[in-house]
Amino acid sequence: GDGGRAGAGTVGQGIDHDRMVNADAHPGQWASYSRTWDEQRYSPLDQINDGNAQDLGLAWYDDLETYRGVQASPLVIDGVLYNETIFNVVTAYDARTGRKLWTYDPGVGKEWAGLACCGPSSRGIAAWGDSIIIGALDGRLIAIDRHSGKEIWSAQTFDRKDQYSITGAPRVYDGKVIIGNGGADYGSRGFVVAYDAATGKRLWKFYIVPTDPAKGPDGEASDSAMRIAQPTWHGKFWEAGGGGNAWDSFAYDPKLNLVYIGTGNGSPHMWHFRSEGKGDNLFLCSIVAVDATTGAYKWHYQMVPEEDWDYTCTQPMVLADMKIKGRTRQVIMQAPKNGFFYVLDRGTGQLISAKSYVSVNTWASHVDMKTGRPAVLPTAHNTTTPHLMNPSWMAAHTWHPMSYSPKTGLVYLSAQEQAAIYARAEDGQYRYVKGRNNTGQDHASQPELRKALMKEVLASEKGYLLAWDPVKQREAWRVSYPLPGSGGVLTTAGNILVQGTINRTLAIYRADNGLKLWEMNIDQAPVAGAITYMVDGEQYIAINAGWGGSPVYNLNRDGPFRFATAKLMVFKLGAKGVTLPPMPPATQDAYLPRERIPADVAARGATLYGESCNRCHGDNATGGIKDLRKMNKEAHDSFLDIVLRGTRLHNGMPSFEGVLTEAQAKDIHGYLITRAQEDW
Ligand SMILES: O=C(O)c1cc(C(=O)O)c2c(n1)C(=O)C(=O)c1cc(C(=O)O)[nH]c1-2
Repeated sequence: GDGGRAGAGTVGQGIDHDRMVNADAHPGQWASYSRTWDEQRYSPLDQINDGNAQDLGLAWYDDLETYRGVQASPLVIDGVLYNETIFNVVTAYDARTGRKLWTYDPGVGKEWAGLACCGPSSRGIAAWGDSIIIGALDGRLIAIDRHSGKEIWSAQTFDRKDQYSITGAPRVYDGKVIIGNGGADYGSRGFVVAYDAATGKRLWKFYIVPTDPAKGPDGEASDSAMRIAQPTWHGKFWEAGGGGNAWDSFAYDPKLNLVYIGTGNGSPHMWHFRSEGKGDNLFLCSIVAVDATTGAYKWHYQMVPEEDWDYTCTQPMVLADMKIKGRTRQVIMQAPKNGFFYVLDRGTGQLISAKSYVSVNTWASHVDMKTGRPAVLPTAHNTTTPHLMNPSWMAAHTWHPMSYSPKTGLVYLSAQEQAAIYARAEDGQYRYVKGRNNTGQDHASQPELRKALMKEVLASEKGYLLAWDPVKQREAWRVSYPLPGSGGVLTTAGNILVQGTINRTLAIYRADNGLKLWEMNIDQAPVAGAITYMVDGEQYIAINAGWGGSPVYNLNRDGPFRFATAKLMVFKLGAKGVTLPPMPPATQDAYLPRERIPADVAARGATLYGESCNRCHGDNATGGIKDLRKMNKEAHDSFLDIVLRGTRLHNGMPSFEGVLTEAQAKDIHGYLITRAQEDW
């Protein structure tokens, strides 16, 4: 193995094709988001295993000093651990001891949090040669020297005037840096770009959705694909960008030389407003395969035609070779937001199988094997009457890393059943606003019906760790949790599975049967995926432990606000003596204003809340990163300063100046007071 040593004088050869393709010859390293280009998030290390996991202890930790969700997977190369926290600050540590070697802060403006629907998170960094590559929230790709932390090159991937942000981890495939962006919710046209990792030169660009045909071809790698996509769109869809943003997931097959792009939802969300309720709207919620060298279109498979629900197919894609009906197939697997588990041939995009992995699916009864299309239920498309969808925009499974163990043949993911109320606005009531969450939804009509539906939402919430057999397309086993919101998954050759849980623990299960081997209270519910590495003959498990983003549940929904700051935590066998600081006390100063709020104010506030606040603070103001029904007196008194003048920017709460007027912010405040009075 490459149990390299940290520190001076140990410059490695750098990450190259051989180190990635023959990653199992370097079991100690974790040099890409999911370790390998196939995104299996499986490690061949087995020193920590099903026979000794109970001896794990905390080896070291670092306080990341934020309450926001830290979503990154660290990298480990030659004994150095590289970690990224919110706003893309990267720190290099001695992977054995946690000693800090350097920190690089790209100086991302805190206001960029306003264009990240679910928080200023980053899911990680990439490595190539002797550099670390950052995809910054403000759209920069930045290469830094991994030995010194000094900048090598920087390139801006989108126009900073537009409604984009980067939250996903870049990948480097044979020297080409691949990155997409978020922004489908704010009015943007999704695209993916490739840059030369050595020089920062742009190589190709692939648009995911078409634009105004009067403009002619883009002159980009996606032109042939846009000829296929254009006839599937109607009306003036380009005004709100169209969306499709690839904000998280990629995979790469070096033999086929194909890059797989998982694409996102439409902008605005409502199909009726986006495309006159007509057409499949390619390539929303699809997997698109492109040539890695040129970016040219190769094939696509659309999971969600007629996208109408903020369903994304940006969820992790995992490549594996497996025996199906007697034949070894090269597959690509995905469990996107819509609740179906898909197995496709990754050479051709042909559907091999698809099965729902959640117990309720109000979207489609099945996927037709002849046409490859979902049998969408007649009740699924949105009308002006509020109805429940499950899965919802909060997803049956979202970006949380999925793992495939070639040893068990099973796929593991954090599954959830979390319904939401949908209704489209009346005709004439929706208008595109740059920078606002452009859903086209109505959040206020028929309040009595909504209250009844909300009860059903709360009664039906479920979260569980799901082990899925992709060949038989059926559940192997599950571990149920009291609520949605547990994290990503790692498996290893030691027959262990590592997951952060909503019970504020890190847990280890047997990968073959789900039996719990070890669990430790860590005062935090990690949403990120764990990694594992080996240095000097010792195996470690590392995870960023911080809770936030989607699912928009609240760790404190039924009590006062209480949780620990996010931490990078590292575990090994037999570690003793390192303990976490005591949990901060709960805040007890929630304040209930008594004023009566007129119904029309609350109704206007409800819609504005749905467009600008619910991604972080929960549908119906029932949770999220901070429960706004439990604001203290000071927050109520300074509400307009917080919302419009950015006085809590340092916490990651953006300013909505220019997006909301003062009157609109007051309506939102009125709505929140109503919600506090209802639920106090
Ligand atoms: O359409 C987009 O551009 C976009 C971006 C992001 C993001 O960048 O985090 C998310 C989503 N959509 C999304 O639909 C979603 O459910 C989601 C959850 C999270 C998260 O951080 O937990 N991000 C995003």
